[in-house]
Amino acid sequence: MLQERDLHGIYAPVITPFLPNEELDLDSYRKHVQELLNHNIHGLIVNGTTGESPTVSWEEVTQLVQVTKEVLNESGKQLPLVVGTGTNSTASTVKRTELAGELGADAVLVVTPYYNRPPQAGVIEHYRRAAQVGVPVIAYEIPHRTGLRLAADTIKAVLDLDGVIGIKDSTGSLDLLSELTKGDTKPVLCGDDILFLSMLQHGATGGILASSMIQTEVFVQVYELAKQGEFDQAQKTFDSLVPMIQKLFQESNPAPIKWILTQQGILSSDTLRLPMSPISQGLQQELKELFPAFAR
Ligand SMILES: O=C(O)C1=N[C@H](C(=O)O)C[C@H](O)C1
Repeated sequence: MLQERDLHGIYAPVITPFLPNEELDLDSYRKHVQELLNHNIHGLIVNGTTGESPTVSWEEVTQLVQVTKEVLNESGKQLPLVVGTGTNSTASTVKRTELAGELGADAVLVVTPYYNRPPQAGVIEHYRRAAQVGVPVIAYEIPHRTGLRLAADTIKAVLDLDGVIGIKDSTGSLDLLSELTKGDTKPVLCGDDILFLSMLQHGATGGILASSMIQTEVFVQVYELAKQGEFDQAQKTFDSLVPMIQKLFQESNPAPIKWILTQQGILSSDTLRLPMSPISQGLQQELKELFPAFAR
């Protein structure tokens, strides 16, 4: 199980590859995970936002976790494996967290309940019930997707719960992190790629970054440099990633990443399940200019 003191580094919220008929493509998935391990990623998140959790069934999550574990075993690497189990129903979040524990997840990622806009006290109770399952919980605050912004005091109360080991901060600013780091806080992971280095400078212990699945080794370098306090070099290295990060979020994540991984031959297809759909011709052209190797 993942412990608070080990919650650091770069976690890849892995892609869920689909065949053109929208069935799960486990061969591509295997290659994708192997590639991330080859480039020294620090941890893996299955069934995150980038893994298209809204359109992936629990049976499919189970298959993805099993293949991830096989690839990890084959590689001989022992990386934390985190599974996204949060929904906007406490009962189903608890059930999925139990199932993730049975599958061998080291921790679960539980998003703030979306769409139903519960009161802050209800959100704290939601996290309490999830944490009581006994699998370490990473809270996930992403107001622009959930439609609900948690107050800093609510987040502190969630982080105070036994069994909650940290938080993924996708609030899009440094405000929450600055508030949390005024005192002792459990680990905060950056969930907003463009803020990665700034958040490391302000006390984040790592990131869950969709863009780290392209140029993984450069993200790892930024993290290592920042950890050693070499911020000037970290900034220069991070600056080289900024144009790519901007393009990856120009259209809905993970469509641009799926397109790139397909160009790289890692995925067999850039298929997404509706209502998500592949990137525009315009963005394809821009990405070809950014990555000349893809231009054909
Ligand atoms: O899947 C994730 O976890 C991430 N989701 C964010 C989003 O798509 O909003 C972005 C972040 O890079 C990781």
